[in-house]
Amino acid sequence: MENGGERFNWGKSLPVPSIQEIVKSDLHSVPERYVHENMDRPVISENLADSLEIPFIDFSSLAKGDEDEIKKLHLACKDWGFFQLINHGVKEELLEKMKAAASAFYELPLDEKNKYAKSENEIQGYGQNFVVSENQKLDWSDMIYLITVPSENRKYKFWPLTLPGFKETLEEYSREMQKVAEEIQANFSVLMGLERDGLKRLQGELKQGIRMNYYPICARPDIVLGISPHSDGTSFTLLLQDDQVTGLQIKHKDAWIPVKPVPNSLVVNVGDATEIQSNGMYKSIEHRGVTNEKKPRISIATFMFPDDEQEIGPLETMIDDQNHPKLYRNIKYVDFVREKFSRKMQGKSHTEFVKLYK
Ligand SMILES: O=C(O)CCC(=O)C(=O)O
Ligand SMILES: [Fe+2]
Repeated sequence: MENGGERFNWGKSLPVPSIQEIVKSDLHSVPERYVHENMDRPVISENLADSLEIPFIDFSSLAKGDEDEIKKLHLACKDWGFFQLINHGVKEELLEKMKAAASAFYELPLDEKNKYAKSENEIQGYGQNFVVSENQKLDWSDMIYLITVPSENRKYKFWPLTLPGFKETLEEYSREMQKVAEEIQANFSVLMGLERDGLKRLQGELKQGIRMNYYPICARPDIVLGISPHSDGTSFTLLLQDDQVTGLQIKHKDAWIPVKPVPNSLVVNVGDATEIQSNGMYKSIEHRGVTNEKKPRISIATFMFPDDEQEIGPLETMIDDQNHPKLYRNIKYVDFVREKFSRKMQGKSHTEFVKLYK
């Protein structure tokens, strides 16, 4: 393989201070680097925002092959790009343990967390990604990102192994997410005109990375962003969020819609790779995170993606020259991800270069 033969050599990001520490030392400070320009501030459009909810999809029905549920999944991916996955079979106890493990990590003193700090040339570890210039506005969050599947590519130096139970919990959670993801991948295959194992045969086992986000409280939630608008460069993402605090918003018909937490559910969103493979039938939807003055928030995103060496492009089954011409060019997945990591997060701008028509 190119670039030193190392997998997940996806890019770099400049070091930034921990916003959790900044807030700890001064609850009221909002440093200039975090204050977004007027047009980017998180004003919520009043009209739709409070009345709409993303669709619910019942995983157990999907797993039984229920045709109505598969149709619902199709509509959810087409019209929303986001859904709440319920009855996924992952035990509540494990979800709670995973959230507690992430929370325990962030409770460690900074010196301890810094033992797992990412270097500038890495995307794994504790810190931030997508920071490409000293002038860029920063997001009001800290994160730790770990590649979890395939297990031989794990870099344990970034895992807080001294934290009791962390490794076991993350490993169990990773296995459970992989099972859920396989079923979703099988359903996506069918919806894109393949056999249930079509995508798996085409691109092998899905790979997985887990990102634990920490959003401290903020004295001015109206002028900062927890995470800037972006779409995920994944096949799809499974998000576990805090039951108590709403922070995620998605762009739906030009309005920002808050995704209210549903206990024990996973928020699933279509990523860029699925948008490309489905030739635009499903869209990776822009989303962002907002902060609040009262409670910190933790979210755990499980990213599912193809292998670095996999070529992704619109599936043959999704192209027909008359009605559905090919909208995206084929690209090796690693080249797509490197483009994403070379930019700041800015909506879907990182996907422009694969579009055949602009
Ligand atoms: O915290 C959230 O709700 C969203 C996180 C997210 O979009 C991401 O990590 O890609
Ligand atoms: Fe995201």
